[in-house]
Amino acid sequence: MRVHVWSVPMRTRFRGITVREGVLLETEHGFGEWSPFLEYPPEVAAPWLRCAVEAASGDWPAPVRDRVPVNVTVPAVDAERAHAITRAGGCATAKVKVADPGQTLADDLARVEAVRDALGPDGRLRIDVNGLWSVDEAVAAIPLLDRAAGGLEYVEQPCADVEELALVRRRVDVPIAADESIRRAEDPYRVRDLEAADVAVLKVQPLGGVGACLRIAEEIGLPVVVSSALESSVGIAAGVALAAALPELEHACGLATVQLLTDDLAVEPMLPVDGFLPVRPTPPGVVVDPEALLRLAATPDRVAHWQARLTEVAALLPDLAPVLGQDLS
Ligand SMILES: O=C(O)CCC(=O)c1ccccc1C(=O)O
Ligand SMILES: [Mg+2]
Repeated sequence: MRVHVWSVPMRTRFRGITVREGVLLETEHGFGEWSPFLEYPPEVAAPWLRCAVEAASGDWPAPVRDRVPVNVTVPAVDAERAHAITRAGGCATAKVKVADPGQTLADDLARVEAVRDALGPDGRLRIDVNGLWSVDEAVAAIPLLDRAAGGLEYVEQPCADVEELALVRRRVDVPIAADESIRRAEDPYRVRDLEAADVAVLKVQPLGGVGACLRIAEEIGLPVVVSSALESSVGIAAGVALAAALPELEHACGLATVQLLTDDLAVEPMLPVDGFLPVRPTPPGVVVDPEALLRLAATPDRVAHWQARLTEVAALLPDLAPVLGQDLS
């Protein structure tokens, strides 16, 4: 097992992040990305490590499709930039961030209108609130945004709690997707039991990997959207592997986020072509560029930080010791 620590500046601040950092694990079978957000404690970062080890071990289910439809992700930028990002994305589906602190509903309405204009009438438009509304705010804002959008495909995580999602879902006509409400292994079943969502957003790192997500998808009984956690192409490939293995895929996935980074680790970055990401055969899957590993190598203090973090989190997952080994440097 080899460990490479990397650091890539973001093009646009996203989720308050300006630099994305992480680790590539390398085995004789391939690479896996471990990039839990910096503030996550060890218990939260542990399933992310399972996902990386699964990828580096080449343990992915067989694909049933050779390409995956994706949405362009539109950050909470002004209407003019949102229009340009949507056009440049070349996707039939757009996901627009709304409810950004410091902006108004009028800003969101203008952005959503501009994105519809750029998509054309046949495109699908979804919004992501990242849990920032109260139930009453959601119930008031969703019909207005639905009208400005010329119809919304769904609203992702309008409120923070799963109970609130269930309440909003009963008071609006637009479908609801659960994202942050599905982060730990037990969460999907709560969403299902409360009938809190129409769509489940699954992210492979927080949920412990492709195999774990495939089982959740089977059991939850909802259409699934596979989404990224702002990974490099190596991590995105794990999301694509899940999306490629799902028996049904009704909605575009949120995996077109490599363009939010200024650089990438792969020889051929996982960028959409005509709104689709290709499913790369495994092995070799995504080919890591040795020059990129050098170019994006983290500074010694960040390498030390990630090595210490990896050692701490690996200690929580003793069953992975045969793969991770003793020397995590
Ligand atoms: O779904 C997408 O289009 C991109 C992924 C994305 O939005 C995201 C990426 C990192 C952290 C949170 C989120 C989110 O969906 O809120
Ligand atoms: Mg989301």
